[in-house]
Amino acid sequence: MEFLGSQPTVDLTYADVFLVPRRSAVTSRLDVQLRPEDGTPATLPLVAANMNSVTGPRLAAVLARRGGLAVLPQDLALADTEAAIRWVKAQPVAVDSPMVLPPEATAADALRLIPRAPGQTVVVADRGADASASDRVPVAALRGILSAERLASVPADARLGDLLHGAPALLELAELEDARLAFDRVVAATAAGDGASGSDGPTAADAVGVISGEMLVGTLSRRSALRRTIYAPALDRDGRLAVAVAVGINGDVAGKARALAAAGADVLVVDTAHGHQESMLRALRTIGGLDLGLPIVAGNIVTADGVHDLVDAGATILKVGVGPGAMCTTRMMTAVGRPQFSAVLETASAARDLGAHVWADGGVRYPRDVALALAAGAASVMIGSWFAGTAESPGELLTDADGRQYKESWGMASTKAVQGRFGGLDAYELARKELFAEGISSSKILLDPARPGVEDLLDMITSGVRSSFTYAGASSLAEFHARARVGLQSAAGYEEGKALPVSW
Ligand SMILES: NC(=O)C1=CN([C@@H]2O[C@H](COP(=O)(O)OP(=O)(O)OC[C@H]3O[C@@H](n4cnc5c(N)ncnc54)[C@H](OP(=O)(O)O)[C@@H]3O)[C@@H](O)[C@H]2O)C=CC1
Ligand SMILES: Nc1nc2c(ncn2[C@@H]2O[C@H](COP(=O)(O)O)[C@@H](O)[C@H]2O)c(=O)[nH]1
Ligand SMILES: [K+]
Repeated sequence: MEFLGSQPTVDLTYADVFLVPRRSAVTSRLDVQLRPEDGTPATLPLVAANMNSVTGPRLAAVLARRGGLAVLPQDLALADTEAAIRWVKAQPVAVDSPMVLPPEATAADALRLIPRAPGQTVVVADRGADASASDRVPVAALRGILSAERLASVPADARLGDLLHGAPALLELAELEDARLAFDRVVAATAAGDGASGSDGPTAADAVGVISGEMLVGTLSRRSALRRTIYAPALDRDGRLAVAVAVGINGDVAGKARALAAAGADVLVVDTAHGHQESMLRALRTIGGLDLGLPIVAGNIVTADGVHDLVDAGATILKVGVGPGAMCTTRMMTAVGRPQFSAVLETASAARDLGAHVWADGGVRYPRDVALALAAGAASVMIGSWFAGTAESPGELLTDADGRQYKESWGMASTKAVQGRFGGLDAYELARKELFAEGISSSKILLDPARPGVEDLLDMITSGVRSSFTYAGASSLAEFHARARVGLQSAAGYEEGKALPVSW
């Protein structure tokens, strides 16, 4: 990356800078390769943050299916984390996980799980003898598939079983191997339902059920079929969806790291607020000594010194960012941190010299911020709050007084998170921990009605970033790092770039 003009002497954040277009030989945005090449199985440079309000197994599976990575938070009990990893690994790669409800459930029950948006569906199936294994559906138990649009058009207390008319469209998993042909098959199979899509078409949804032998494997909507032609999944050695897991720096670090690796974690993220501290270096050396053969991410840091020490202790990827996060009060509480663009620029350059990589963590609100983090040298970009406001994040889908759908989010260093994390301690120890809150405990993150799912956000972010690459004349991340030319702008310059929803 180079600056337009002389190298600035103050630290900068994303809003301070812009990318300058340059002569390009890349003729199509679809020719751009976004793979981070950081030693992880990711094929997209996007990571979901290890926050309880952001990453759970559902979001992790959806993100990995499109090539990103999600980091399960360190606050979960080990048994719950192991169960979450097992669940992700059991999900289908080529088709969507079915969202299964019994015929007695109501439209309101379904709309608490999925947003009212195209491509979102629920599968209606009779409960088996083992009601807990509800996402393992024998074809014989399958009653139908309902779209979110259809569910939103009926009374909230309508029973799903009463809304089904005719059998759902089904395709065999083996017929869908070729992504391009699969798209045509889904369109053909769902076309029969068009025009009757509210009521009695055979599908009443723009998705098909996908079966293998006697079992339902998942569903495939037209939109998912299209995405399969554009994205490549992030997979482990056995061809299952990949997932990362966070580990703290205190307690039995070795035991936890070993257990997570044995459970199938593909990347370990050793995470604490102040990553450049002795306890972190000790934890990294301990994990390094286990020879797990996994990429080890460590942070958070914002300096080249931090890079040297953490790489020396065994990290292969550095998590960079102190204070830019939307839930984060660290800068206002402590004055500590660093404007994120400069933090990424300095650490990425230091990491490159050591053969290591950087994940830019926090403060991303627009696709442009992702492009700028990559231009500064990041291999991947970590997103928290933005992904919290999606159907797939772990929180309950709530509706406010104006009818807008939202989810609650909170910081991992907030009083709420500290109470959850240290709830097992005695009252004195918990009270001492609560003194140091550095995050907000409750925030309302609205779902974008046009992009309510995490894949909708991926579509928007990756299309913006693909376009950034071609403006810079780059067809890969390495070329983008080399060719990006960055200028400084005033607050008025930043403001000029925004669209105007109403006239002036
Ligand atoms: N990126 C960011 O800007 C920040 C991110 N976070 C996130 O919040 C989560 C919780 O992290 P964390 O608060 O570190 O809790 P952890 O449970 O990871 O523990 C942190 C450990 O480091 C010690 N410590 C020493 N100095 C500090 C310091 N200045 N800040 C925090 N701990 C310190 C603590 O001891 P003692 O409690 O006795 O001081 C404790 O032993 C993590 O996911 C982290 O990434 C939190 C803050 C900032
Ligand atoms: N200082 C704090 N930082 C926090 C807290 N919870 C999370 N985080 C950091 O934010 C990023 C995500 O940033 P976002 O802008 O995308 O939301 C996350 O990965 C952490 O590094 C907190 O309570 N305090
Ligand atoms: K902040």
